[in-house]
Amino acid sequence: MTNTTDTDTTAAPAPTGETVLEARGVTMRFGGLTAVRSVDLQVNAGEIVGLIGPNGAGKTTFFNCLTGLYVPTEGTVSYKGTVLPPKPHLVTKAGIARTFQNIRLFSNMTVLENVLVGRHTRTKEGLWSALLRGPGFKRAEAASEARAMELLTFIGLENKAQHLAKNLPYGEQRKLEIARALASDPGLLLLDEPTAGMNPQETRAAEELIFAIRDMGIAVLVIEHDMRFIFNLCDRVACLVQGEKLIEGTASEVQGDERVIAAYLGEPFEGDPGADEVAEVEAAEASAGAAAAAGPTAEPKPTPNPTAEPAAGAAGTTPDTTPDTTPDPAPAEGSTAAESSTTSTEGEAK
Ligand SMILES: Nc1ncnc2c1ncn2[C@@H]1O[C@H](COP(=O)(O)OP(=O)(O)OP(=O)(O)O)[C@@H](O)[C@H]1O
Repeated sequence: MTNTTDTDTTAAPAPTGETVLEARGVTMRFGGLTAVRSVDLQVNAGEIVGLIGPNGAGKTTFFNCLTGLYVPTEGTVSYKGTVLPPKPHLVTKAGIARTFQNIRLFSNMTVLENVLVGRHTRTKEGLWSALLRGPGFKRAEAASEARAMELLTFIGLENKAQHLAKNLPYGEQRKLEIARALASDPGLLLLDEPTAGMNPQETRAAEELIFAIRDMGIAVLVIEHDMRFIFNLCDRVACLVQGEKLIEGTASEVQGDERVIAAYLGEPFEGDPGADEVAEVEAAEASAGAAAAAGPTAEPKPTPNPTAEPAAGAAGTTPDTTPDTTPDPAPAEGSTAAESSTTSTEGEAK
């Protein structure tokens, strides 16, 4: 981690306690699926708020509603008291910046150029000014570049300003995404799984960086699966389950809540709509287990068929009759370094 705390980043801190983000009754339906159901969430100036929940809980969909990538089916999103139109560029202009779950850098542009892209909502010069390259444009360009270098110093990449983004190690690409988001001078930063794919050292550095961002007056809303990271970092944590906000509270309140533990461990809790089905499956598993314990003949194991036809495309090869007991490697959370260098910079919302 570099000098994240001693650089003046010029963002004007909002008065502490001021409501920066207010989401009210945000609902997002995709056909018959309600991905987010009537979620209220508030983020105040000076806060780091965490959004947790199992896979498919609706966290990213909620972020997409906040940032105008999705038009919520119901509900409103306000920034500092003003309801936002669901248009990404207007949301950014208002003061909300975000990063994505999968890295979306312009991989063939330099580190500095990537940050400059993030400045475009804060520059007034138009197309003609850019084409004519008059003194006004040159002044604005120099100011943007100075600001971008300031941000690169803040995240510790000032010495790599001229490197191609794709050549950065994974952890630095993630930091660069954050610098690009900061380039729009936001009052609220939304981070979608910022530590996905990071090693423990990179995760610690990311934690420090987020504290430093908060200290310079930017509120943060962060989605993360790494519970230790979330509970260390956040002033408040909200947990989504099946699109609904299950609980919101301090780290210790949420950490100890049996419904949150149940949601993560897949255990039913009182009032859980799926509890009956889970109980039935457990009973069926228990009786199958008892039958298996009764003896090896209780339930014949399927034997591989050595005369099985080879699969299409495998003509001439000997059919593999050994059952494959090797588990598939667990999919990495988020993109890997290798993926990230080829990740598209635009496209799907997730
Ligand atoms: N564009 C879409 N069209 C249809 N269904 C969608 C779309 N985007 C998300 N969903 C569905 O909405 C639900 C919530 O997905 P979402 O990605 O928001 O969950 P998540 O909590 O961010 O999950 P993860 O932790 O795995 O990223 C899922 O069932 C998902 O399949």
